[in-house]
Amino acid sequence: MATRVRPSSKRCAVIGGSGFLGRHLVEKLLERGYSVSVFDIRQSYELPGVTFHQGDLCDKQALLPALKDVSLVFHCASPAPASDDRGLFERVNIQGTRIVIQACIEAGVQKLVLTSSASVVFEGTDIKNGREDLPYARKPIDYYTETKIEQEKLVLEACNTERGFLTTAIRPHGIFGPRDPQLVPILVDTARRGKMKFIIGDGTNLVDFTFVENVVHGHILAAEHLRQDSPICGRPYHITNDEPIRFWDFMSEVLVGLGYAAPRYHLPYSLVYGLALLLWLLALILRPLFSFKPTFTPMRVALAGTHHYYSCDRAKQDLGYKPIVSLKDGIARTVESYPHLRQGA
Ligand SMILES: NC(=O)C1=CN([C@@H]2O[C@H](COP(=O)(O)OP(=O)(O)OC[C@H]3O[C@@H](n4cnc5c(N)ncnc54)[C@H](O)[C@@H]3O)[C@@H](O)[C@H]2O)C=CC1
Ligand SMILES: CC(C)CCC[C@@H](C)[C@H]1CC[C@H]2C3=C(CC[C@]12C)[C@@]1(C)CCC(=O)C[C@@H]1CC3
Repeated sequence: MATRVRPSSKRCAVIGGSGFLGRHLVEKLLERGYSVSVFDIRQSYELPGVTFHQGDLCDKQALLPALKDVSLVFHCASPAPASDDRGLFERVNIQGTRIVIQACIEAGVQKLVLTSSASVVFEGTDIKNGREDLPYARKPIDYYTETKIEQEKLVLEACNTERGFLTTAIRPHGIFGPRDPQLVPILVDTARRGKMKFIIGDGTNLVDFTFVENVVHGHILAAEHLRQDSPICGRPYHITNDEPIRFWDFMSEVLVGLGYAAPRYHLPYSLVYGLALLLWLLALILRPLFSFKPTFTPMRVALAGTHHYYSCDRAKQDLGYKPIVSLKDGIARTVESYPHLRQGA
């Protein structure tokens, strides 16, 4: 009689493993003795111990070989939030996640850890020490957030302890660190174009920025604590640095660290938000004629001018989570890692 080989608990797959967070996660998993299968639409590096599978996660047949003999899957693929392509977000984050779940079940995967986002509850108004029981945003600000909400619901609802398919979701916020293609590069580009002179609002709003290694740590703890009898099954977890900082102090520290001037002049929040909305509408109307991408999108302005920081008490209690890199060290390591983005480089 043929016996089904139980996948090794040290063999896992990272969907989106070529990306910023995905690659940091892969590196840590290797360090911890896992063998890793990466599935991504692009291959951005090579590493011993990693098998690459290139393909679109919406294609189940392409995905299945990457999940063979794998017991644990991390799903951290998504289109970049800066994209304004509703169809792409719906296809990848919603339909694609349905396919990821089906493929996991078909391949006999036991645990699925989704990278969600703390933004699933953000509607552009203040969130202070937000806990996981806040309702999902009723009016999400952008397509990214709208589809991250649906994605998280799909993964958490798929959790089935009786069938032995266990799922959880990590909600990080404002990930930063070496190789991030988003936060520091966009900030520096904006500064180089002379647009980082202004503080939106009074500049006192507190925000979470989370060093990438803390986010990785939260993912691995979640995976290793995910068992049939644990409270983690089917629940989301905030993972932050647990050190809320003024949004504009964080931006200034990074800018000054890289040799640029810190923003100084204040602009009223509602004025900038209104302008950003107008620009977004204009870009939408003019899209058939020509395309332009405003730097100050409504989402970015909302993030820059409101409080949004989250409690990670649930992760501390259920996962034993504690940040392993402080904000100060994280910022120093990040600044050091971008010599090519320094003023004058
Ligand atoms: N960067 C941040 O501040 C935050 C990110 N997140 C979430 O973390 C996850 C990782 O984000 P990052 O590493 O920052 O982004 P990233 O853009 O560096 O990585 C995403 C990866 O997904 C891959 N991908 C996209 N579409 C795909 C498809 N159809 N099939 C296969 N692979 C595909 C990309 O090629 C890329 O390698 C995402 O789910 C994002 O929503 C959540 C909170 C904050
Ligand atoms: C132009 C300036 C006002 C802002 C420059 C920095 C921004 C690019 C970043 C500041 C906060 C960041 C952030 C995200 C992307 C990059 C920023 C807007 C996310 C939207 C990424 C995806 C998420 O899930 C939530 C993040 C919140 C913070």
